[in-house]
Amino acid sequence: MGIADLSAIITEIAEEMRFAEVRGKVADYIPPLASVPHTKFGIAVVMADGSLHTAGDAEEPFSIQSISKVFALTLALGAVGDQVWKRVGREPSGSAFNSIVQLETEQGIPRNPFINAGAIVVCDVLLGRLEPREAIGQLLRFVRELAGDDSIAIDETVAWAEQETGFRNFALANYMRAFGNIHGPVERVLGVYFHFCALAMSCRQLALAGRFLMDGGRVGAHRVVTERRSRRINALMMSCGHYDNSGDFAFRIGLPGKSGVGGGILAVAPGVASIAVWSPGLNPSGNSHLGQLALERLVQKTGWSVFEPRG
Ligand SMILES: NC(=O)CC[C@H](N)C(=O)O
Repeated sequence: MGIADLSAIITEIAEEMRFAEVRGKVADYIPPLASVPHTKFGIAVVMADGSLHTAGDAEEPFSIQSISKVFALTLALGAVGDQVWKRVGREPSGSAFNSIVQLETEQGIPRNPFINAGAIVVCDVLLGRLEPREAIGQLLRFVRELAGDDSIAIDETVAWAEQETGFRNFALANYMRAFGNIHGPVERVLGVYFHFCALAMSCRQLALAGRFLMDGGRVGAHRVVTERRSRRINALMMSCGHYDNSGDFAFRIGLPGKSGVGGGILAVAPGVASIAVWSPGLNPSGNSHLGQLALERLVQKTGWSVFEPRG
């Protein structure tokens, strides 16, 4: 597919999404998310050859929320390797992102690193070697480096609001601490977790930051993770990236993807493209309604699903 074709495809998708009537429901648990207009829609695609294509509100930073769980996991794997898997599983949860139910029967071991409980354990892993400020700085430096953009920042208003309303996350962390699966003080661990959720990035920045997962762990000549690790992170995104909506995402779109309640989705077509979409209205599982629809249109038009026969 030519570059002109791809630009035409995403422009057409952005146009369709602009006029869509059903847009989902914007997250309203904190004011800085509740105030984001539901009319927003952005898409950015970075191809394996480095070309970048954008349409709609692709330059506007939004709260990436749970998409940060991908970058946090990557750092934790870099810090302690497969030791991570002693404390967090690799199975889809089939439950909501903030569910506590499985933790009791599964002795405080979260199902996967992409639900809240799992990401909180990942933050605790990072704090095994770092102070909270260092861990937050490390994540920020990491995404800036991946995207090649030093303007990426954490929205302190969001971090503070998460802290003020994060009763469930406190419950999850305390519960896991009771099982011995959180080692550090809960306030410190969650301080890091809330700051990770508060990372603000545009579709363009996010698609650029996802390049290493498109390219077998590399960005150009720079190796970020091994090929095996990149493959495994993609596998987890495919099976667990959309909470209890992950099966449907694989069915409809067929790409590794990770969503956040800010309405963003990072999706990866390995070897082909890194894609970010953003539309703040969510479906009942907390995933961007139009973001998923846009990705569905994109894979239909490009044949990028990983289940498409190759060659
Ligand atoms: N699904 C999400 O994006 C969840 C992030 C949200 N800040 C929370 O911890 O509840």
